[in-house]
Amino acid sequence: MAEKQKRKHIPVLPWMRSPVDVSLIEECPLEILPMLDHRLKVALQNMGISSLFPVQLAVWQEAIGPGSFDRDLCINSPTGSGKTLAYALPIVQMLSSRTIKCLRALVVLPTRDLALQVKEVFSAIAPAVGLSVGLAVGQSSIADEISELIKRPKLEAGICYDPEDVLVALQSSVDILVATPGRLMDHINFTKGFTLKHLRYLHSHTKYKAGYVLVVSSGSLILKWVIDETDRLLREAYQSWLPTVLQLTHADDSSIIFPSYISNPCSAGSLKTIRRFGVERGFKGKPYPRLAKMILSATLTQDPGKLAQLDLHHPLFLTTGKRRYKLPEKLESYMMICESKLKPLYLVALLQSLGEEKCIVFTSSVESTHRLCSLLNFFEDLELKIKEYSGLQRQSLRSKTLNAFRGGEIQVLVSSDAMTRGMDVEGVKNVINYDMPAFIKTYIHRAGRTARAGQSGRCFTLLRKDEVKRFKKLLQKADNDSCPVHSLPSSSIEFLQPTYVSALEKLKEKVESETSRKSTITYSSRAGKRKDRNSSKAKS
Ligand SMILES: Nc1ncnc2c1ncn2[C@@H]1O[C@H](COP(=O)(O)OP(=O)(O)OP(=O)(O)O)[C@@H](O)[C@H]1O
Repeated sequence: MAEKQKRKHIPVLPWMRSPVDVSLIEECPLEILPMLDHRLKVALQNMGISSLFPVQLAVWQEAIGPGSFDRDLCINSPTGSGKTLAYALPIVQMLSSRTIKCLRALVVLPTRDLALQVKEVFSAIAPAVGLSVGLAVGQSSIADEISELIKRPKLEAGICYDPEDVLVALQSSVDILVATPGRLMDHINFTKGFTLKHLRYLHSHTKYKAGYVLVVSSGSLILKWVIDETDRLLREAYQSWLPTVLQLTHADDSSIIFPSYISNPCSAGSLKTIRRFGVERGFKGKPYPRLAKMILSATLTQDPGKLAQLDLHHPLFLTTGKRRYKLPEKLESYMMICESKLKPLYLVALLQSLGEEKCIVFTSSVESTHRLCSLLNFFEDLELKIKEYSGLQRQSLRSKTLNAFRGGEIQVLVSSDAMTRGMDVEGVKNVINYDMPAFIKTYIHRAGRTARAGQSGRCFTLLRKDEVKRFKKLLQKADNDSCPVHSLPSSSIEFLQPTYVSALEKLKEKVESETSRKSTITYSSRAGKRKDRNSSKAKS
């Protein structure tokens, strides 16, 4: 049986069977990090960073160091281990030698809040080497976004310009773009002057071979694409943005035509060097310069079919430790066993015992997130600021809630799964699984909102008796399966009973009023449509 389990964990793909083990790598002080641009060192120090985490050093060695991005990188590294800077720093250093401003790095993330988070990391380091970072997430109007991303030539009054010439003169205002898939596709399809095509040309100017980064994620674009949160972005097809972008950045001999403004012959020379390298290293049949890819996740897929979509080039696998799934070093996991109908009481008692520590409570759906959050707010004894964060809400409300949680004005966030992948909020001490996660990947991403960057944290899972066996089996898939029972004094539960009864009453009223409001809205919108149809019939 154990043998069978073991065999099941051996990856199918041969290149995944002999990985670089990141757990054998030590943190590296910035002072001794080879080839680090001094300006970036200062920027990192201003962020409070004095050394690179192991995964960051491992990627640096492959991208900037002796590895020189000869191979695409697939990186499996625990939540909170610093994957964002692991791809952002090498990308920024590589682009720092650029001479012409042009879009050369594209980072795609599944949600706006994640995109804002990643943009902040790039914005903390990129300006130090003269690079600008843009954002395309739908936070502002498309017109405002376009004016941020595209530089228009200054036209003089009274002169008649050929529209074709004006179009050719449009240039990117940003070197690195952080985007969500929907807005990215809008710009690809409709924004004049927005192009991914120039990426490869411009990269031929840099002294590094691998010029393009596509960061997907949760990810970067160039002759390198960094793909973080890969499994999520691959699963959610997102308007087929990935094949579109891959196609637009695919180098092929016939497409390598230098724009007229590149008159320096050495640019072509460096491109040739890149191609020769490829041939020398035996990567025949691959177009050069190639799109180098970085793929990062805490639960990297090993599915050959999914990885095939990325068309990886001679990939190198970097992982942490021997097991496929690794939880953060300082995470403590606990089970809380209770009857189904008493779950809310256990949750309230637990929250009370945790005081004002920042907590995220996960539920299994957007509906139960809404109900649970309302119920908690009806417990008058619970003197905590509690808000919901879910896909049911408008984006602007979600971002407002997240900022308040970051700022400490909210102590408890009740959340559904989808919204929290990759989210980095300082000071989250506890994660509570109100509903048992169905998969180990879900447990890892939920629990990973705490115990980040080497800090300690706790994850509590509320379980019915009949769920315990299944939960223990699920945890065995991760390296740290120790999960003691956390108990609360029964008096603290009994004490809450009367408040619970009145909170349930209030919840019932709220649900009823929300349901009737919804049906009124649906009815009036249907009635409105019927009226429109009738009046247009009457007119005709
Ligand atoms: N070298 C470093 N020194 C100190 N703090 C760091 C360093 N690198 C990253 N951090 C901090 O660690 C935290 C986690 O980083 P990040 O969000 O990149 O993790 P992650 O591995 O992408 O996590 P997840 O898988 O959950 O997305 C962030 O708050 C970041 O500022």
